Amino acid sequence: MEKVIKIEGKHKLRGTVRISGSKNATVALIPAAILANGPVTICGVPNISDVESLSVLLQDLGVVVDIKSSDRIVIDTTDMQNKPMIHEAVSKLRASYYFMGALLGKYGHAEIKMPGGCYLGPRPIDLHLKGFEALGATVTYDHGAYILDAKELVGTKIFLDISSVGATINIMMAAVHAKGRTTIENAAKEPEIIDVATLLNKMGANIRGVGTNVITIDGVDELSGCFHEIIPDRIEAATYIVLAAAAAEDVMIENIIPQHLESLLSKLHEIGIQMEVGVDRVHVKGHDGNIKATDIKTLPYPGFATDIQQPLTALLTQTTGQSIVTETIYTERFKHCYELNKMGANINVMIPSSFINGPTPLYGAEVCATDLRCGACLVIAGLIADGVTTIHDIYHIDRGYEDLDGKLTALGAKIWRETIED
Ligand SMILES: CC(=O)N[C@H]1[C@@H](OP(=O)(O)OP(=O)(O)OC[C@H]2O[C@@H](n3ccc(=O)[nH]c3=O)[C@H](O)[C@@H]2O)O[C@H](CO)[C@@H](O)[C@@H]1O
Ligand SMILES: C=C(OP(=O)(O)O)C(=O)O
Repeated sequence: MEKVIKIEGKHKLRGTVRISGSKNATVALIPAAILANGPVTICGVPNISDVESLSVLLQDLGVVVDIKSSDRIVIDTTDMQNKPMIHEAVSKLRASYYFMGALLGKYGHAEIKMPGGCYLGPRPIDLHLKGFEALGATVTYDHGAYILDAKELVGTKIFLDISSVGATINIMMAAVHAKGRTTIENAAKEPEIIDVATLLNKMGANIRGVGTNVITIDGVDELSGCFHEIIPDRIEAATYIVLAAAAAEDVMIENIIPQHLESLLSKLHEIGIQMEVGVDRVHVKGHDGNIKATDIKTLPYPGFATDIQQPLTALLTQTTGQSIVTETIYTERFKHCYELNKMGANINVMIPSSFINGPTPLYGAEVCATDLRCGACLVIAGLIADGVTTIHDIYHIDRGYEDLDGKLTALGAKIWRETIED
């Protein structure tokens, strides 16, 4: 038996949608919280399956996760034990790798099997491991698990060959208790990194320079509990903005930080989407039927986010002319294009680019959410397609979109889940 999402397309969307807390921040903030010796309250936690998997992992370590309300949790490490992390939940998400930095930083020892997450082509973690080694840890790989050990972590200068989000956060967490100063050069600048450093600093860490490409961490002895509110999810926001541009007459997207979305908003203006950008909201007013193709190149923040190119591709099937999307982060991240072609799109993929020829009418078809943002792309395509679209492998979508069906239904979409025979 399999659960699928079904969407009947061509219903015009209207209304207001509220964006949840950022998945990519949350999945780092939760492991970061175990570095504290007192209770950490995190507010704005999205109800997504990645958070459920992390809660399972925390409980496996003896950490108490107290759910105070729908979006507020308290993480208490009083009875925590540093056990090997071999639970099957580790491979359900990418971010389980943050327990490497957090456990190494807290105990000088971590044992954890390979993380999972979306397959976007190879996703090595060599830069994380090199960073831990530079701080004085030994890294061994045995029976499918990484074992990290350090008698003492000592601050040092670490240059990242690639400005990796995960490596920047993981090294930051490992270094919070290291002796002396750690400097991360060519650090990633994504807003989620700033959010994690903000939490760690509230806990008592001494991290400066986040948001630039040089981060310094001066080691401290003790971290304590605190309260933290997660930033809004810029990728969920981007998904609803693109979706509104493609399928709406009038939609307000609330609880966003527009500055996190500048590369997308400027592209949408270029395409011909009518929008008004407020302090914490974007009002999308649709388009006059005359939207133009554009070219996109994904880049580290503040460049165009790789996570947004997939949802945007659904809209680009409706623009006039050829759009070229070039991936510089995950050069194989194009599986959504083959699924869109099953719905009537005309896209050629020549890695590292997709060539989208539009406009093409889309029609309902059986498609597969091969990864999280491919799923988001297919939802948008389903909303503008003629007929009913059936999306398989929706567990990917549930990793990162809180109450997708509820939010879309409130906007007037016809979307529902069905259990079908395998
Ligand atoms: C949980 C989370 O936050 N996930 C995001 C995070 O993933 P993640 O943190 O895994 O992505 P990275 O920023 O690390 O990856 C960027 C690039 O660096 C390469 N690389 C990375 C680490 C490493 O040790 N060696 C190496 O070669 C990757 O293969 C990729 O080509 O950033 C990606 C890029 O913005 C997003 O698509 C993901 O949604
Ligand atoms: C690729 C993504 O997530 P993860 O890194 O968790 O697989 C994503 O959020 O688009």
